[in-house]
Amino acid sequence: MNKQPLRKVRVNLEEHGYDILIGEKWLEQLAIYLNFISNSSKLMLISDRNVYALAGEKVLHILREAGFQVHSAVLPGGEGCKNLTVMSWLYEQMLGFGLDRKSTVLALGGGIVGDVAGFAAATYMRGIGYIQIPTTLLALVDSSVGGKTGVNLPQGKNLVGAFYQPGLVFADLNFINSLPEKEYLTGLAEVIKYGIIWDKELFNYLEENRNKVISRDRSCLTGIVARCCEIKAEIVGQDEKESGLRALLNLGHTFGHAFEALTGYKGFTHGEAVAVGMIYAARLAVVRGLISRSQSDRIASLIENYGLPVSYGDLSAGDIIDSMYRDKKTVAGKIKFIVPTGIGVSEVVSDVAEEQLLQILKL
Ligand SMILES: NC(=O)c1ccc[n+]([C@@H]2O[C@H](COP(=O)([O-])OP(=O)(O)OC[C@H]3O[C@@H](n4cnc5c(N)ncnc54)[C@H](O)[C@@H]3O)[C@@H](O)[C@H]2O)c1
Ligand SMILES: O=C(O)C(=O)C[C@@H](O)[C@H](O)[C@H](O)COP(=O)(O)O
Ligand SMILES: [Zn+2]
Repeated sequence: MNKQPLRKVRVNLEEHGYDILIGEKWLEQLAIYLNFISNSSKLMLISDRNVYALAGEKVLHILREAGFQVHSAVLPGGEGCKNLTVMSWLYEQMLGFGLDRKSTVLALGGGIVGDVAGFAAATYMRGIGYIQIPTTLLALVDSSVGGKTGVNLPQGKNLVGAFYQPGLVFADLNFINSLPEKEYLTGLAEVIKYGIIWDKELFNYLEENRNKVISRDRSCLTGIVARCCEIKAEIVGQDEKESGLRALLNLGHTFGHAFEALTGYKGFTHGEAVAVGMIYAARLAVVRGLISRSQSDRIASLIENYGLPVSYGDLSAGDIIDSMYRDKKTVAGKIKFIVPTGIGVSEVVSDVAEEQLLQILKL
């Protein structure tokens, strides 16, 4: 049976535009949608241990049955493997399997696999094709789309990387079934982000349909994933390399990346750190007179009601500020923050004094 995607979202770019195909229980159809890749070119499936155990062999089988030559490389998984040591190991694997400039990488996994495999594709032999097959909610709604690839340094998140777009995002919502609760909530943090920065209706929907969303109701999830992909495609289509608008997708990340780095990438998942960061971004907006206290409280309540953390624990405010100076958005010593200016609207501010930061970090 040839199953069709439930939804299709196009990322319109001058060069390298691509489709996000969202389907359900349709992994078997993957090879059909790889028809733009020559059977003679080698494929490399990159995954992590958990996802490989879940679906790796199945994907290899599907592709081999369709005549592709495919090898696999399995990462240990977790934020701890998003680094240059793992990249270097991956290049060895790619060379060892004889990947050439016509080869294609398939990133089967969450945001970690997607970012690492995407960066490997961006840099191996100066760039080969790759495809995203997202398996976490976070990857479905955010990381598989838009072409941000890269790795962390001990000093900070994603400090080495490239903008490099995939040729296709092949999304199967069925992967959400096996996702642990913590990882599901992590993805919801980025979903909430879209509601705050861009889409008031999405925000209201999340407020009004908490139980359905939490219980992973399928039709509700299809709508959420498609809407988030549409928003991201719209933003990336207007500003692929983050010269302006795209920075809005970083709401909560200036704080969040600092929380992640300061806890050695072990204290928070990415989405959890972003959740806390969004609360602080909203507080910053309040002290700058950009939103009302009640709107900021509404944002914090939504985050809390979805079971996400609301505090950065016992980190020091001074260390957080020092870490934020290393954020990629910091230019000429000015840290940039994305702040909500209402529900569904946001802007960038970059003239925040340290005293103001200390004031809100101590709230
Ligand atoms: N490139 C971007 O635009 C972008 C956007 C957002 C986040 N990110 C990055 O994404 C990373 C976080 O991604 P993540 O939250 O997906 O984490 P992840 O990739 O580590 O996945 C979370 C955990 O879930 C497991 N898993 C994955 N799919 C599963 C499934 N279907 N069933 C059961 N277990 C499964 C993984 O093995 C892992 O243990 C961070 O490094 C973050 O910086 C990138
Ligand atoms: O795609 C984007 O643009 C984003 O900012 C999405 C974020 O959710 C994501 O975490 C991204 O990797 C952060 O970007 P960075 O440039 O701050 O590393
Ligand atoms: Zn993020």
